[in-house]
Amino acid sequence: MSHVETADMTSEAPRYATAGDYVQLMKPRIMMLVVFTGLAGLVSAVGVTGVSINPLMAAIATLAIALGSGAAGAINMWYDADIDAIMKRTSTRPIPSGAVPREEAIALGLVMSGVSVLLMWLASNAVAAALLAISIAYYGWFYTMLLKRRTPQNIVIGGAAGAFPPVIGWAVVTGSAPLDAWLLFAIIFFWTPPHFWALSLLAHGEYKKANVPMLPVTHGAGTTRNQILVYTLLLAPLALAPVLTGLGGVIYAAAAAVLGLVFVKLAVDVWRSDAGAVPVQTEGAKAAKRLFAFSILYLFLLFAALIVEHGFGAYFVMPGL
Ligand code: HEM
Ligand SMILES: CC(C)=CCC/C(C)=C/CC/C(C)=C/COP(=O)(O)OP(=O)(O)O
Repeated sequence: MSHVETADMTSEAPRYATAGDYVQLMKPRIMMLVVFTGLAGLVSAVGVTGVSINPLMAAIATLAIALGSGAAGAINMWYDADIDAIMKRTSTRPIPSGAVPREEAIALGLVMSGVSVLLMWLASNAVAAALLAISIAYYGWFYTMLLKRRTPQNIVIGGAAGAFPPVIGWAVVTGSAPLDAWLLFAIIFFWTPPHFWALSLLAHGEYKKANVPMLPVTHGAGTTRNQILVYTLLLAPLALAPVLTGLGGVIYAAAAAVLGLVFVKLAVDVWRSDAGAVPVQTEGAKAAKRLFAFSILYLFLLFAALIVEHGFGAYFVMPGL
């Protein structure tokens, strides 16, 4: 019998679902950053190549990325309902709280996956649609079903799922994925471990309870702090690579340099601290929280710099003009 059919995954009695429950099912806050990085890829492609794109098509393609991200989130919630019910942070999610039946979540996830890929194909091209389908499968199936419960490298390998959006955005414009697009992919790929492991240092007790082999559970807090620092030290210079290819100009270069220095400083603070070693509020726990919060701001501002630089809107062709 599969994992899916065994456990009772609701921690509370069923209750009526609200619209908010369906929104939560799609992991909306993560969706926002996914869409933003996708949009940055799209705008950068327009700026770098000079290829113009119909704004309506750009809007539909962006909507398709949002739908795809939401679909993958719903599939993840469907599969992970058993462990989400065990962990405090996730126990109030729509499935463990009894608001949304699991069958409904998977049905919604699958239908939305299909709609998003089709929409992407119609609005742009087969390459962008294929990349979107790959990223949904990568997060919904490869990370969630194969990696998450098996290996402490789950989020390193699985993190690639969240790195696809700028490549998708780029492909929407050009129908291809050149080096510049993969540089943006690499930035998110190296950003994911410090982003997640900072939080996992605070939540390792929960992951242990749910039997999820996150790095602090399997290798301890010290190794996790070391790994956070290693990935951050790789990320900071890597984020400057777009300046060498011409993708990033002065604004981007300044943003990448300053944000990189702050990220490294906060990662060093965590590295030198006792974060994760002591299960109570300590200076180390505060440092890990600061790093986690900054990681989100980092990615947002870095990609915002690209959008600003490539003059959001300046190259768009208005329909009929
Ligand atoms: C394997 C990769 C990733 C893992 C394991 C991961 C894990 C997490 C976790 C556990 C949280 C905390 C949520 C909470 O406090 O309830 C979080 C928050 C967040 N993550 Fe990630 N994340 C990953 C990749 C990404 C990516 C690719 C993005 C977007 C580009 C992203 C954006 C965010 C945002 C915006 C938040 C804050 C909003 C929130 O708390 O829901 N994450 N992430
Ligand atoms: C364009 C497109 C389809 C993008 C989808 C990619 C996507 C949403 C990636 C995010 C990865 C992510 C948030 C993992 C969370 O881990 P988790 O699920 O283990 O976290 P949890 O413990 O909060 O459930």
